Amino acid sequence: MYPFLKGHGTENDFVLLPDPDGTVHGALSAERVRALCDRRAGIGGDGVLRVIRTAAVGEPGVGQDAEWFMDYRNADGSISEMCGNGVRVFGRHLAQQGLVDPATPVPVATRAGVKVLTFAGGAADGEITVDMGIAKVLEETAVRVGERQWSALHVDMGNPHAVAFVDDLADAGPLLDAPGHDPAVYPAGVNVEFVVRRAPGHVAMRVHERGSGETRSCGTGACAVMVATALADGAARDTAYRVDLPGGTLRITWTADDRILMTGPAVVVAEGATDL
Ligand SMILES: N[C@@H](CCC[C@H](N)C(=O)O)C(=O)O
Repeated sequence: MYPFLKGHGTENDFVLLPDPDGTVHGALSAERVRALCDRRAGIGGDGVLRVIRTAAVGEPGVGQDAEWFMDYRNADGSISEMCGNGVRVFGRHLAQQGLVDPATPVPVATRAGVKVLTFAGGAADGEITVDMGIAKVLEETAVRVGERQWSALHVDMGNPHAVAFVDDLADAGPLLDAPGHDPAVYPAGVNVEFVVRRAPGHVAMRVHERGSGETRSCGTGACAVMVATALADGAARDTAYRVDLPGGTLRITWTADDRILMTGPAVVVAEGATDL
């Protein structure tokens, strides 16, 4: 049996696998990730977060600038560079276990570089702000659902996003399949966000995540949406937006020095042991 925890950030939910020294799990196969994330036969989740020290990772490109590494997998077993909701849940777990000090900024290594977490009030249960780094705004492209097509902006938050403004969030339908996209723009697939404006500085979105399907929230997606909206509003940098998702609300700030900060909740709801 292996220890696990279950947590979520704005209802983007994860199975956490503590493996501090890399001795519990060895290589985490795609098959095991799928079994853990299965909502009927497994624990259920949009993804898996393996909690491992950088010193134990042994993966090219993972530096040792942070003590802890978020080894993130999508529910289908594929690897992604980064998960914005996941890194808050990861930080919550570390703080609650006394593995980091929430009174000081907490660096976490990811495949998209080191992200620094700040806990409100320096408390282990405080709301968490993540410095998500610099957004890369790339080309205009298009996404499709059935017969419908929308223009979309390619925003890279360490992982790839296509942000499409729609008239109504219902326009994309039930999103059972991945929206169509240009494989030349996104050779490794894409996370697709559909956005509507609610008020100045306030948007709402749905997301279809690469490797997980439609989810209740996506942190990197919310950042990509904020960047696309701020640019469309001519309000880029030194500005903040509220982003509503089916599973909750995130606050995204684009700082004067070009960094994207994401603030939101993170909760660990259960822990146990599994032989999956
Ligand atoms: N839900 C995440 C993003 C997870 C990775 C994504 N599905 C991908 O493949 O890039 C978030 O909160 O950012």
